[in-house]
Amino acid sequence: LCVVETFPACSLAVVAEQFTPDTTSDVAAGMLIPHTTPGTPIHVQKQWFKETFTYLFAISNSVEAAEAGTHFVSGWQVFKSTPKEESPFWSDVVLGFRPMSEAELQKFPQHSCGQAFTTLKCDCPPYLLWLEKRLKAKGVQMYTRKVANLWELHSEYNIVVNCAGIGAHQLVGDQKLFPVRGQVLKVHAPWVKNFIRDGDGLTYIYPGIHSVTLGGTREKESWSLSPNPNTTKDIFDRCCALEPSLQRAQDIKVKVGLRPSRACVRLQREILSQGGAKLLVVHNYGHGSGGFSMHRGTAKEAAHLVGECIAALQDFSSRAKL
Ligand SMILES: Cc1cc2nc3c(=O)[nH]c(=O)nc-3n(C[C@H](O)[C@H](O)[C@H](O)COP(=O)(O)OP(=O)(O)OC[C@H]3O[C@@H](n4cnc5c(N)ncnc54)[C@H](O)[C@@H]3O)c2cc1C
Ligand SMILES: O=C(O)CCC(=O)C(=O)O
Repeated sequence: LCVVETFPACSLAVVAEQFTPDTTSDVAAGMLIPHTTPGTPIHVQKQWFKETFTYLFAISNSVEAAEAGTHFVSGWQVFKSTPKEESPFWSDVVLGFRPMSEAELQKFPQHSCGQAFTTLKCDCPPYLLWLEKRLKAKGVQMYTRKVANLWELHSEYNIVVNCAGIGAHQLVGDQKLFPVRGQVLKVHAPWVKNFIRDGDGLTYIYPGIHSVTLGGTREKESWSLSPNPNTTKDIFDRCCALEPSLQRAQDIKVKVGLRPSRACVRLQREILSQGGAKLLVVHNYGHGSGGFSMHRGTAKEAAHLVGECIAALQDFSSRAKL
């Protein structure tokens, strides 16, 4: 969407093996709470988050908000012991970040300190459907197809933007990309209005428009997409310890997704060559736990790289004419 908005004269198609509701992004809680990755400078991670926050703020503050599934959500991040950093890098991007008061902490007898703030959240299938609708309105074609090799696309397209998530492990053989399996529960508990995140981010309660997401797990290098019933019980118990009213939650659905994890997002231009032919590629995958938190910022950077590819194509064709 960002590419087509930046270069409206381009003809664009989306080719994907799965669309919503069957992607990793559909499993996500969709909270805007960044994770720090070691391979990208903090000021860049902050810029990506800020751009994403600004973008979703505007949608959440517009008539589109309900259909887009985006909304403001306030709550608490609580800690059993004082965290290393007093304030995370994103504390001045979210709204009203402040230490929790002693009175607020009474809700969490097992925790000694915490932070209160307001952030944004995407309800994932509705947000993805809304993005699809905007793409279609711009004339973008959607094709359901598994791509085994990027060269398959060479005869039809000048530039390929690789947003394959964990699929990039196989598609481009990226050994630095690994899954971090996440199991979550989506439950009906409309009385839960505030988010609660246990400081290490393993246990969380994220209320959305249609359901509350209860998490979770972070299982490095596990490729299994099958829900584990013991894990379901463990997640439920951990969340009930934070929010006892969840004992009465209904309609519990279990979801599993593989976070496409890497030391840094691969946001890079590459020119593939084969027998004299060239294929221009922009990679934009490896968002790990931050696909929603960073998506607009990284998309803007990817669109900028597409602009460089367009300039390179013009350069190749003018040289070919000499
Ligand atoms: C349990 C869980 C909770 C999460 N919660 C949050 C959260 O609250 N906030 C947050 O910011 N992030 C969260 N995340 C992380 C977030 O879900 C990911 O970072 C994000 O979904 C990655 O998006 P993506 O578009 O790169 O990948 P995907 O959503 O997996 O999309 C990749 C697309 O590429 C297609 N594809 C892949 N390979 C091929 C191929 N060979 N040929 C054709 N198509 C292909 C797929 O079919 C799919 O359409 C969570 C993740 C999990 C698992
Ligand atoms: O970590 C969080 O609190 C948000 C959820 C998330 O990003 C995840 O489970 O990967």
